[in-house]
Amino acid sequence: MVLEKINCANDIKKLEKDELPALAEEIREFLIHKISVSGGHLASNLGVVELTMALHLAFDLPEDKIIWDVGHQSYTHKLLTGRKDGFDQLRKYGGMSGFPKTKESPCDVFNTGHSSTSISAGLGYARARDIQGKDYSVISVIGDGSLTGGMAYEALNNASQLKSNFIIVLNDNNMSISENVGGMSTYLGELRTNDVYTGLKTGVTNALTKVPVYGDRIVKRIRKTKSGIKQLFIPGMLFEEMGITYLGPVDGHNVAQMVKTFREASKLNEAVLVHVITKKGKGYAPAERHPARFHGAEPFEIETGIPKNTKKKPSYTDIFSTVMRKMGDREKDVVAVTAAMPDGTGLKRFRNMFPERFFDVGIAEEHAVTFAAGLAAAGLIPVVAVYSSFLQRAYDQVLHDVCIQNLHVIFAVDRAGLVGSDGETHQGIFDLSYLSSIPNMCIMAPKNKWELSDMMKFAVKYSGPVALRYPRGEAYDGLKEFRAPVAYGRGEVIYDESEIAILAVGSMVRTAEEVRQQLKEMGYACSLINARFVKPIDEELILEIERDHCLIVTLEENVKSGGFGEKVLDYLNQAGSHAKVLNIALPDDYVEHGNVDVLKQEVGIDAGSVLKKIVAAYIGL
Ligand SMILES: Cc1ncc(C[n+]2csc(CCOP(=O)(O)OP(=O)(O)O)c2C)c(N)n1
Ligand SMILES: CC(=O)[C@@H](O)[C@H](O)COP(=O)(O)O
Ligand SMILES: [Mg+2]
Repeated sequence: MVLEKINCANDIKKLEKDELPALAEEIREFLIHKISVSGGHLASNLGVVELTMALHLAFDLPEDKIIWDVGHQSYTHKLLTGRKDGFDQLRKYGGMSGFPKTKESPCDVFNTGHSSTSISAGLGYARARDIQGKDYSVISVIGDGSLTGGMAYEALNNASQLKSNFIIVLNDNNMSISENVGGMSTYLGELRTNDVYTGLKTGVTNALTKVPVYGDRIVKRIRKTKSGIKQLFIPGMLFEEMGITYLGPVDGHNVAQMVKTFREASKLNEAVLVHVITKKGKGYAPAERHPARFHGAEPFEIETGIPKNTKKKPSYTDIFSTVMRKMGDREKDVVAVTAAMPDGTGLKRFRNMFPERFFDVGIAEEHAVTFAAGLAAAGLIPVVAVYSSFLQRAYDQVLHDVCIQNLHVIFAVDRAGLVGSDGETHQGIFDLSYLSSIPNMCIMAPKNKWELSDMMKFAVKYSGPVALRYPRGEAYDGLKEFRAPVAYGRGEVIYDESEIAILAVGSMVRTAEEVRQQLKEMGYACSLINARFVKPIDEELILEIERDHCLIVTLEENVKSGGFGEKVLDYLNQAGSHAKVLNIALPDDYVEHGNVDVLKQEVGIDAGSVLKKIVAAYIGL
C-alpha cells in the first residue's frame, strides 16, 4: 500500500515516480470508502486527486501556501498532510472538518466554506509575503463554478497589478454543483474543447519567441491586436488582456504535466492562471454519471451508489419545491432566482416546468438579489431561493436595492438554523438578526410543512420585501389541525393556558410542543404560541400573554443577539412590563460541524435543555 507511506506533508516526495498512479488509485478507494460511511463532498474530491498530488509535489508545505476555494475539495490535501485517521470522524462533532481549518493543520492556511474567496485571500498572502521580504509560493485553487462569483473578478482585477509570483489554479470540471452557467463557463468550454487552442499558446508563442528579434515583436503584436484573430493564437486571452498570464489547458489527471507547469508558473513574476481540466467524480462510475448527486453525498452503498437511508419524509425544501411548481402555474408573474443552487433549494422542478421564468445566475448571491430587485421594480414577483448562510453575502443588496425601495421580493431562506456537518461557515443562525435589522423587511417562519405552503401564498399576495426561513431536513408534519389563516404580523395561539407561555419561532415550535407536554406531566400549565412573524412581532398578542402568565419563554434557532427574543424583551420593557422573560436562543458564537441533534444539545436548544432552563427559571421566580 503506497498510501501507508504518507504520514505527513511532503512524504509524497519520497515516493518513486512509478508509485504515483497507485497512490492516486488508493486515495480514490479510500475516499469512496470513507465518504460512503460518513457522507461528504465526494465528486469534487475524486476530481482533484492528481491535481492535489501535483501541487504537493511541486511545492513545499507548509512553507508554500495553498488556498482552497470553498474548501469542499480539500480531502486529498488532508490525506497528504497526515490527517488520514481524521477521516473516521469526518464532519462529526469534535472530529475533522470537511473544509480547510487553520486550527487543524499548519498546511491549512485559510479557512473557507463559502465560494470565490481564494483569489482575494491568496493575493493578500502574496502582498504580505512581499512586504515582509519572504519568498514562499502562494497558490489559490478555484473551481469553474466558483469563478462565477463576483469576488473572484474583483480579485483578478486587483491581482493583475502584481509584480511578483502568485498562482491561480483554475480547476475546471465544467460543473458547479449542478451544470455551470453563464458566459465565463461558455468561454472556458471553448478553451477546453477547441483543439485549435489546446497547447497552442505555449506552442505558438514559444516557437515565435525563438525567432531572433522579430519573434518577440510578433508575440507582442498578437497580444496587442484587438481583432478576434488573436484568440486563434493565444488561448486564455481574456485573462491575458486583464494582465494575468494564462497557462493551459493542462490535463488535470496527468501529474507529471501539472508538476512541470506549476514549476514553470512559479518562475514568473506576476499573477499566473493555470487552467487545469479535471473530471468531477473521476474513478467512481456513479459519481461520474451523476456528479451533482455526489457533490454532497449522504452515506451510500458503494456497489450501486444508492443512499443508505432511502426512507425519508419530505424536507422543507421538497415542500417549497412543490409549492413553487404549483405557484408557477397559478401566478404568471412569479419568477425564480437561484445562485447556483437549483438542486439544493428545490427550484429544479420550477426550472423544468417554467424555464423562461427561472434564473440560475451562478454563485453570485449579491447579483441574484439586485437582479431580483430589478425584476420586482419592473413588476414581476421574484422568489430568491437561497441558503441562510449564503444570503449573508448579499446584506447590502437586500438593504440598498430591495428594502429601501420597498420592492416585492420574496426570499425563501433555506437551511435556516443548524445545518450540521458543514459546520460554522454554513450554519444558518444569523438570518433573523441580519434581516430583522433592515427596515421594511417582513420575516416569517413556518411551524410545519402546511404553514410553509400557506406562508408562501401569503408572501406572493404581500407587497414589499418578505423573507420566509425554514431549516434543512425533514419537514415537521405535526400540529396539522392548527392552520389559522396567515395574517400580517399576527402570531398563532396553539394552546392557551396559564403560568408559563412559550413563544416559539418556526422550527422551535416542534420542540416547544414536546417541552409543553413534559411540563404538563410535571404539573405546570403552559401556553404555546407560534410566533409566525419575527418582523413585525405581534405586540398585541405579547401584551395579552404578559397579562395571563408569570413566565414568558422565547425560543428560536438563531443567535440571541438581534434575534426574536431580544425584540420581545425590548418591546415588553418599552411597554413598561415587569414580566419575567426567558430568552432561549443560540449563544452569540459560531457553531462547529456535527450532527444537528448533537449540536442542539451543545448549544442548549434541544427539548431536554429547554425544559431544564424553563423549570429553573420558573422555580426561581
Ligand atoms: C457563497 C456560496 N454560495 C454557494 C455555495 C454552495 N456551493 C458549494 S460548492 C459549489 C459549486 C462549486 O463549483 P466549483 O467551484 O466548480 O467546484 P467543484 O465542486 O466543481 O469542484 C456551490 C455552489 C457556497 N459554498 N458559497
Ligand atoms: C460546499 C457547499 O457549500 C455545499 O456543497 C453544501 O455543502 C451543500 O449543503 P446541503 O447538503 O445542505 O445542500
Ligand atoms: Mg467545477
